[in-house]
Amino acid sequence: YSTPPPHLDFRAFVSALRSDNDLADIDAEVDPRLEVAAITRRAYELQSKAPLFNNVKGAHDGLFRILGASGGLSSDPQYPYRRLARHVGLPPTSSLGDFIDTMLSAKGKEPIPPVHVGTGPCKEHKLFGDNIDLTKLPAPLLNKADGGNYIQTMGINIVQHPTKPWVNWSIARAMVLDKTRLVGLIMKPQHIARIYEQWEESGKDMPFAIALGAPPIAVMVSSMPLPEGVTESEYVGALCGEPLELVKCETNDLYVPARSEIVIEGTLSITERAKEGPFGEMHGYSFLDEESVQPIYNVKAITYRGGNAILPISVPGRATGPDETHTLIGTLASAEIRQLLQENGLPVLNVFTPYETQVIWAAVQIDRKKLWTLKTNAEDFCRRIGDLIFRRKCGMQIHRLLIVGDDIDPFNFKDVIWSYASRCRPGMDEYHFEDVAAYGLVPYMSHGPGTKVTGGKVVANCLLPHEYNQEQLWVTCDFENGYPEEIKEKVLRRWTEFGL
Ligand SMILES: CC1=C(C(=O)O)[C@@H]2CC(C)(C)c3c(C)c(C)cc4c3N2[C@@]12C(=O)NC(=O)N=C2N4C[C@H](O)[C@H](O)[C@H](O)COP(=O)(O)O
Ligand SMILES: [K+]
Ligand SMILES: [Mn+2]
Repeated sequence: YSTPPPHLDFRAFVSALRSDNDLADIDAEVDPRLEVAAITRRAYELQSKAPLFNNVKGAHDGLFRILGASGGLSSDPQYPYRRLARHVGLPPTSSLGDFIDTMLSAKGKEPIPPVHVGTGPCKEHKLFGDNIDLTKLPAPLLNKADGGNYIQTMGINIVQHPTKPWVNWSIARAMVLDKTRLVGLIMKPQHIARIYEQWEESGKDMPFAIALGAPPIAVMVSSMPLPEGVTESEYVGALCGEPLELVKCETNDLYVPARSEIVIEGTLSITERAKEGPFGEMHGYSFLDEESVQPIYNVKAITYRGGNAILPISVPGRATGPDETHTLIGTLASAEIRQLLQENGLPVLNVFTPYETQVIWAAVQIDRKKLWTLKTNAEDFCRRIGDLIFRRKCGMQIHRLLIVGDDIDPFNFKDVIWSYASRCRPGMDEYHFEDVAAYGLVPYMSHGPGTKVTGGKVVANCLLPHEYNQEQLWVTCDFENGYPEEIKEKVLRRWTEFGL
């Protein structure tokens, strides 16, 4: 059969990274205990090639190779977002704006439900019963403070609402607990937690599947905070303009992408819980006192692709070189926030969560000419935006919003911080929200001075009062804006002649 494009087949995605010269094949034996993760973490921080560990110590029977940094920035400074572009079939020259536009391009389109096929690559090998021993798999230890080996950091957690036709795909971490059990974070208000609550009420354990090495575009949509009730696989279909091919699980009625590398299936207990973590999380901290007690995943089957299946991993941490918890979670939340604001008629051009803020802040870029027509002021405008975003799930991970003008590029942190530093007057230009749901993982919430699950959010107005109703009263003093075109052309023409 013809090989699908990289955004629909993880192995084709790996080959594409290799042909992009953005993959390092590591055939020497590497230890899944910390060594694999340390290499991956440094690969993020140096924006090097994605490491593919073809010889993982302890791997056997085709389980497994490990790919790190699948969503990191690419090693070619000319194409920093090429690895993200490959996830969604965009050209290597794509910008983050192009990526966000693409992820929103199916909004308003008819969903395209997946099709069910009889079999697929993920069915080439099957393990049941005593053949399942998770402690014998080379599941990686990702950080020296982690409380377990996190086998699930880049797979899709698939769960179905017990009564409604809603199948949710998301990413939620899980670590090996023992031979046949995992334990993982099930955090409100995430959809996996909402659906889990329904199963608790029904009195039955929740069937689950974790599809690792799933089609890259499906991983992107799984990391996107689509509205409640939306079946992610149908949004993927609408994005692709064609249905995704799924196969049925062996031990429950869930369906998984046929081309997945590894599928772990079973039931999430509504009674058994265990200690989970500590875990190096998306803000760059691993708190040693993390008392996370979470539901237990009882594994009933593992199926996997031949030819040495590949386990993708994410090693969250400081975004000095962003990892998937920044490039996916931040960028995709930005997309949904932009959608929400534009749907509510606000003059918003783009939204982005700067990596330098560990995707805790989001810059909201305003079309100032359109702003004038609203005949509004900073207080009303900022409160309206805060009320929309801070009271919706897509805004849950954001604690500071920066309202910036269209002279500011939200994807350029130097622009964003210049306008925040110079136009947002402390004590008058920040509008606080203490009655909204907080993001509990943010260190100043989980280990801060105040409340833990509410508040700590703010909208910073980075527009001067006159920008709300007239042209800016200043010339920006930089090369781009401070000089007439003919001077700039003359300077550029003579630049090398001057030996500058
Ligand atoms: C917060 C999360 C993580 C953490 O920081 O530890 C952990 C790290 C890993 C696994 C690497 C990770 C990666 C690599 C990516 C890309 C996303 C996440 C995670 N993990 C967490 C998790 O364990 N629990 C959680 O509730 N949400 C997580 N998200 C974010 C969600 O996937 C996202 O919010 C989706 O939108 C949710 O889907 P819906 O509910 O909207 O359908
Ligand atoms: K999702
Ligand atoms: Mn969802």
